[in-house]
Amino acid sequence: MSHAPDAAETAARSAALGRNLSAEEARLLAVYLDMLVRWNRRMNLVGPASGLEILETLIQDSWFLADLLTELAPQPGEILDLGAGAGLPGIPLRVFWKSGRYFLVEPRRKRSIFMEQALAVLRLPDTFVLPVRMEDLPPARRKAGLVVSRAFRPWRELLADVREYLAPDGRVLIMSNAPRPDAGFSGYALEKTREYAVAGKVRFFWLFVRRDG
Ligand SMILES: C[S@@+](CC[C@H](N)C(=O)[O-])C[C@H]1O[C@@H](n2cnc3c(N)ncnc32)[C@H](O)[C@@H]1O
Repeated sequence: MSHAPDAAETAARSAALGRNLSAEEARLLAVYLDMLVRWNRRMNLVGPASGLEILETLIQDSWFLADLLTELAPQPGEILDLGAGAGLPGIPLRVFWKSGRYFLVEPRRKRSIFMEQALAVLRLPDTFVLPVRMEDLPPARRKAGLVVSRAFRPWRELLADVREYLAPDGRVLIMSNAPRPDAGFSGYALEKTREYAVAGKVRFFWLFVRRDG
């Protein structure tokens, strides 16, 4: 059933999942879930149809990611979220982590329009949609302090493809089901890994930092 929870239900369900939301976080997530569920009936944005299912399977990644990114020093200036689709992980991430200038990169017009509408309502700080393929990003957007993505490209391919979009010490965040990367990430150092659990399944973040020479 394609029901979307209101703010109170979003807060209660999140608390049951182990996350105590502020009233503003609950309000923003509920608005996003409501838009996602309504637009998802007419176009293919995300797999799960109900708001609670989306919260449990997709949004949780973003709050765990926010905790990791909050710890980074220095904080990245510009962030590219490649192949953002309906705004995952970026839109819920920005509810929790507001640092830097965040660019949601998505060439499919219906998806970028959805994100623009969502941002117009949510008013998240310094968060923008770029409705282009990453290969068409202008030079000014190719100095990211951090690249994030979800379900976009296999990680090795991603690391190779995004190198030219990074500032000299830029980082790349990978979301994985494996604890650690094995070899095969030349041009980067592994800065940290982090384990977390969603819906009973263990998942991992890998954070790479670009290294020259
Ligand atoms: C599998 S979806 C993942 C969407 C979202 N990150 C999520 O987790 O729900 C991959 C997205 O990448 C976008 N995409 C494909 N090629 C791209 C490119 N060259 N540059 C940027 N985005 C691209 C697609 O349009 C699609 O929305």
